[in-house]
This record gives sequence, structure tokens and C-alpha cells, in this order.
Amino acid sequence: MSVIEADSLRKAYGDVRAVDGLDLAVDRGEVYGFLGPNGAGKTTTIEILTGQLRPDGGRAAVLGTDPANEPVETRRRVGVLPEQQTPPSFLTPTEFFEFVGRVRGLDDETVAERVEEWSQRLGFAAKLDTLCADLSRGQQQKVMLTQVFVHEPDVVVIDEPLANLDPIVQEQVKRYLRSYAEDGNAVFLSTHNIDVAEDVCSRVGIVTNGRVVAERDVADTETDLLDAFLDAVEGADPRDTPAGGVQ
Ligand SMILES: Nc1ncnc2c1ncn2[C@@H]1O[C@H](COP(=O)(O)OP(=O)(O)OP(=O)(O)O)[C@@H](O)[C@H]1O
Repeated sequence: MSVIEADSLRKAYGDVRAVDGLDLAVDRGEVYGFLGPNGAGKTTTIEILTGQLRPDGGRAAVLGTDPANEPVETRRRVGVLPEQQTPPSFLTPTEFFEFVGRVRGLDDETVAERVEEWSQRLGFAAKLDTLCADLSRGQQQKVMLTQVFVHEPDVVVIDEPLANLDPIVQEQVKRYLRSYAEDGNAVFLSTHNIDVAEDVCSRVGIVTNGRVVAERDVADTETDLLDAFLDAVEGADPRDTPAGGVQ
């Protein structure tokens, strides 16, 4: 059984069909790249998969539960990195992780051990007791990445995880994501960066106008992801078609 499934998913904002009949399935062991241009419907899909938004139609399932019906359970079992979100400015990373750990049912000792490991891995151990407001954008991203994994979820849904990270840390995170999937977990990685998709993902779904229009195995040497992406985007109809019909 796939750990992430979307079946004819739909969501409109007024007359904009943000997600428009989207199908996908992600299995354990995969880093699935969700690759699409601005406005393709990636964020909206992520919000549906993580229980933040109820679809207008279709069905989503994450680890066998419907995020629309069980949003709290979904967010407890899944690691989520929302687009451009920063940790609370009025907390230190240590305080933030304690809060996150309690919400997810972890004891403080377990949280401290995992935070120690992650802060060493990403190189922000010296900043654990600095107010998040006083961290650089990259350091804030490291904090956000740590909260994704602190409860050791089987599935993570991450939006542009490498944003603001220096090249060395980017390489470490890429390596970690691949090994995390190889250990039998699943990564759903949304990006508009083709190089990131090529470097990290095992399979890529290209999304335009709210649906997955092509899928490619990245290991397939015949695949040129850039060509597939340009074909999909150039072949797509203009965005923002009114939900009621033809523009
Ligand atoms: N809250 C909202 N109200 C109205 N329209 C919205 C809202 N959120 C998204 N949209 C529209 O839905 C479409 C899909 O947006 P979405 O944010 O899901 O795309 P995206 O692929 O994440 O884009 P980007 O890569 O630029 O972040 C866009 O046309 C956008 O303008």
C-alpha cells in the first residue's frame, strides 16, 4: 500500500482551480519530487495532504488515514516543513523543540537527545539558546528541518527544504533524505528547482495547473528532467482557468 495517495483531488479558490483532478501515489523507500512552476498547486496539495485544508473533491490518504478527517493524527505521524515558515521568534530553538515534542507526545529527554543529534548534524548546536528572532534565515531553516524529524515520522512532506542553506549543509541534507528513504520511510519533496529534484529524488511528478501531468524515474538515464519539465509546462494551458468553465 502506498503511504501517500491522492485520487482525483480538487480544490478551488473562488474561480481558480488550484488543484484540479490530481492523482499520485508514493511508496516507502521513495523520495518523490513534486516539481512544478509557480502557481502549479504544490502548496495547496501539501496543505491537503497534511490536513490543513479540506479538498472540494477527491480523496487523500497518508499512512492510511484521511488528513481531512483526522488532521491532528496526520500531523502527529507525519513530519511537515511548510513553505517559508520560520520558528516562533519569541522562543529559543530549545524551547521550540520542547513545545513540538510535547505536542507530539515525546518526553523531554528523547527530544533533547534527538535535538542534540540534529543540531550537530546541521551545525547549529551553538545557537540552541538564542532567540529564533536573532537567528539567520539559514539557521531558522535548520531549526525547521529538525522539527520535521524530531518525532521520527515514517513520512515527511517538505517544501523547498534546501532553501537558505549553504552548499555543505545542502549536501548533508540531501544525503540524509536519501538514506532516510532507503531505511523504508517516504519523502514527499516539493520544489521548483530541477537540480534539487534530480539530485535527491528517486521519482518525480511534474505538476502544472493543479495536476500531475508526467512522472519520471530519476535513475532512468534516458530521462532529461529539464526537457520533461519544459514539455509539461509549455504544453499546459494558461493558469487561472475559472472553475466554472472556459475562460
Ligand atoms: N488562499 C488563496 N486564495 C486564492 N487563491 C489562492 C490561494 N492560495 C493559492 N491560490 C491560487 O491557487 C493557485 C495554486 O497556488 P499554490 O500556492 O498551491 O501554487 P504553488 O505551486 O505552491 O506555487 P509556488 O511555487 O509559487 O509557491 C495559484 O493560482 C494561486 O494564485
